[in-house]
Amino acid sequence: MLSVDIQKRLGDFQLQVQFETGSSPLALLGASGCGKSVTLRCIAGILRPDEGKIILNGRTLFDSAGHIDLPPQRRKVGYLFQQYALFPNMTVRQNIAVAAQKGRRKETTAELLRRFHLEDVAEHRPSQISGGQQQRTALARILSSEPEAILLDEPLSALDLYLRRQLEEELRCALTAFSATSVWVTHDQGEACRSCRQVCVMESGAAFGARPMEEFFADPVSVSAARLSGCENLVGAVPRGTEVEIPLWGITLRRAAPAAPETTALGLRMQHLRLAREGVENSFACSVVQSAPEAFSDLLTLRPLSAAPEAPLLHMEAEKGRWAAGDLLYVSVAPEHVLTLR
Ligand SMILES: Nc1ncnc2c1ncn2[C@@H]1O[C@H](COP(=O)(O)OP(=O)(O)OP(=O)(O)O)[C@@H](O)[C@H]1O
Repeated sequence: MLSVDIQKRLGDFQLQVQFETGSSPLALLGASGCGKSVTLRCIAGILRPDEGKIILNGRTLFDSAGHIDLPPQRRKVGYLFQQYALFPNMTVRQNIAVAAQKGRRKETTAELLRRFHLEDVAEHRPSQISGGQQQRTALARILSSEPEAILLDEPLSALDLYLRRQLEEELRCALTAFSATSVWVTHDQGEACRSCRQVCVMESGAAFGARPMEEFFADPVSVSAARLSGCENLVGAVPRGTEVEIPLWGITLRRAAPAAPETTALGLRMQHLRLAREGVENSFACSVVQSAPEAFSDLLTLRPLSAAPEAPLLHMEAEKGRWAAGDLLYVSVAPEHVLTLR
């Protein structure tokens, strides 16, 4: 169990982070520059928070009031950087062995080389192995130090899409086998969703608590969290009981439950929009502004017919080649998929 409650000021940037996480991976999700790496560096002991506490499995790693600040090497926290940070002049075996406990070094290294399928490249240097092998070596090196928590800082960001998917799966398996605390920093909601059951959303230096991943997608709560969750269509809205009025689009949509009085915006996910017939519940007419070809579908940009000139346009995916600019169509959304946000 990792419990973090810290504050840190860096120039104009103010960090205030609070979350707890147990044995399933936690995604720390936030836009670029929101403070994800600073948070990990504070947990790892590379940066010192101004105030607060960090507790791992009952051990206090940092406590400003109690003047406790364990050095990184005593925290039992493994930190996987974006660029793996392997020692270039050491072999794969040496890179892993260097972090292992004295006395068990040989056995631990042999076991990790086997587990991560690195035996064939054990005597190679990092420059002589693939990106995937480098990642596995970095992870094996972290595990060789027998950490109680692993922090992953956008571990896949430097890779192309194919390798990324492959390594993401490997990393997921390794973390499942690790079955202790891990925090996975990303700004990719897909990566977060596939690999973690809990998510802590970070916005402009602030993060308050973790939520189950399904809950986050079903009800992102704020506009910025909805954006991070991949919601493509966001527009100002006014709550009216179980309906929401969208003045900029000149329409009203029904919701499955009453909208919170603090609602200021509405979110519609592309995958929840359907082509509909006139008169169907929650349907509205749109004109096609643009149809942009994707590999296996078209991305339609739509303008609701009663929209104000400054209104945001709507995006949805459609069958390839079916629609062109100027066409008129009806779009509908089920009441349970009308997201209200503040
Ligand atoms: N050592 C430092 N001194 C001053 N400001 C810093 C320092 N390190 C980070 N910052 C600032 O803190 C903010 C958060 O940076 P951080 O690297 O944590 O963002 P991030 O969410 O990890 O972004 P990205 O996804 O782009 O990696 C940024 O505004 C950054 O400029």
